[in-house]
Amino acid sequence: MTKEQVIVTAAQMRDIEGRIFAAGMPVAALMEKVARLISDRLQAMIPQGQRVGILVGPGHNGCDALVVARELHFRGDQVWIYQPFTKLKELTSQHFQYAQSLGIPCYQKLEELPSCDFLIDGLFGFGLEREITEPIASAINHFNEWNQPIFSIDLPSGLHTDTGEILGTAIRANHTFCLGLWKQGLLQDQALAHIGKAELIDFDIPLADIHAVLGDVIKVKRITAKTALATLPLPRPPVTHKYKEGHLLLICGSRRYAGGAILTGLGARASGVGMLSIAVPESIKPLLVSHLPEALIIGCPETETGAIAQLQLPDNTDLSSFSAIACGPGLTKDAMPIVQQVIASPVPLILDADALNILAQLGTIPTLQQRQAATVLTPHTGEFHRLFPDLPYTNRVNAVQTSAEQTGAVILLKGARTAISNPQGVVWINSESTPALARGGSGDVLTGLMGGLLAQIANQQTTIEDVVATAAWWHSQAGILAAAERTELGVDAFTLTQYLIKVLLVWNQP
Ligand SMILES: NC(=O)C1=CN([C@@H]2O[C@H](COP(=O)(O)OP(=O)(O)OC[C@H]3O[C@@H](n4cnc5c(N)ncnc54)[C@H](O)[C@@H]3O)[C@@H](O)[C@H]2O)[C@@H](O)CC1
Ligand SMILES: [K+]
Repeated sequence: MTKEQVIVTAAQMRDIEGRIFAAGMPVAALMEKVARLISDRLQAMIPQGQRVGILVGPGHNGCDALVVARELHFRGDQVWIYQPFTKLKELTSQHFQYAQSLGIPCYQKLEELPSCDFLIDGLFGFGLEREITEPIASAINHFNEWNQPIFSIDLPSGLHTDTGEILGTAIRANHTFCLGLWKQGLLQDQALAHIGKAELIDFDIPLADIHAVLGDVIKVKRITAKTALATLPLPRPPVTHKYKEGHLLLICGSRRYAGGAILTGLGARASGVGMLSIAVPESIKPLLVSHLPEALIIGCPETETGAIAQLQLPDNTDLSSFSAIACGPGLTKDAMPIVQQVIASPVPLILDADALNILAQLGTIPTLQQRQAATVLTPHTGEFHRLFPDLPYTNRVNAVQTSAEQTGAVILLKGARTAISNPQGVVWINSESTPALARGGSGDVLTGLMGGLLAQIANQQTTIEDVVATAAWWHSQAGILAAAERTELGVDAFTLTQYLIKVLLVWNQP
């Protein structure tokens, strides 16, 4: 476990901080250390001699900002301070007094503020506990309208540390220096527009204190490149054969949605899976053969509407002969019997797209209780609401945790920051992605990729949730790479499939 992986709530951060202070670290010394680290980063990013406005709140977030103000002042920047509060915490008050003694201009009224080139936001950190009211709310809105880059300390002031909700209003930062450990709110979709680029400032929190507060098993963690790459089936053993490298059955497509089946197949292809079988309605079989010549395409009898009516596997094959099954993209809702059949099978199973809508119709929780093998559900927000209409959703991390606990499945809740939970409530968050992936077909690629990985890893020690997290990371990294080369508009789902292998080349370079 690395600190980059850990995600905490405000209460957990406060407990960790409390242990450090109780062990003898002076509060003021920690403040100096943290603020010096922030100053160093700022000095690397802001040219010397700039006009810098520092927004100071009443607590220790404001205290950080005051130490930064002092450091920038001494290196020759033209610093001013906006501090509109009447009551400050003691240490904050001392630093404010010292800043004034240095002759740094301090203002309480918005109207008096001179212009500046950069703003540093130290109004509130994880101590924000209620909605921001006037006059601070107006001040924040005002700063958001200035067109100066804003650097937020710990988190943009106004965001709820755990849920990422906007408490009245919030600073829209260009850059956020998250202090010590990642705060959960920074990894929630609703906060993203306020965070800008986020970076972790590591101030040497002892691992023992993290474990003392969070336990041995960290319950909410970030997916990192290191953890994702460690789960990939690379390198392959020198002696192997195609069936040893997994046999994936994809069940997807309809006359209406043939493209979804192709994209799912291309995603699976990139996973390197040993054998790929794809069950589709008979009428689209030739199309699939032409796109995926290496796959065994199984043409199935179809309904009048062009959905798969019945799974017709080759002789001597039944569902239990596959290492994993992925079912759903492009199926249409007419394929209900097929979904029921795969749910009854004893094989690791991914359900996506129409299979999720069918599952919702069947009744999510009672239906999944029949499952003997592992199940993965990959809903987007709309599908999640259909699957779990009664679950509160303000906190996506809690929502995905509860859904996994209730169903015994691994749930991947799609979003700008995809969250994955196993049935024990351990959550992985994919912390890097790109809006370029918000496009039809992108989810089909993920399902195929994940299915292919699951099939290869099904017999090994790796847990299903590690596979799911790795697939999510790989998929979004491909999006990031493709967007860097082709812009965020250039990442159609087919193009995305072409970038999956490139991700491995980039990340495996020494
Ligand atoms: N946890 C740690 O290990 C460290 C924390 N530091 C800093 O300390 C911060 C937390 O400090 P605090 O606990 O003092 O909290 P904050 O500085 O986030 O703010 C708390 C203060 O704001 C007031 N307040 C809360 N909500 C308000 C609202 N809606 N309107 C007006 N006032 C409101 C509170 O009464 C309190 O005085 C972190 O975010 C970080 O910046 C770092 O400097 C040092 C290391
Ligand atoms: K802040």
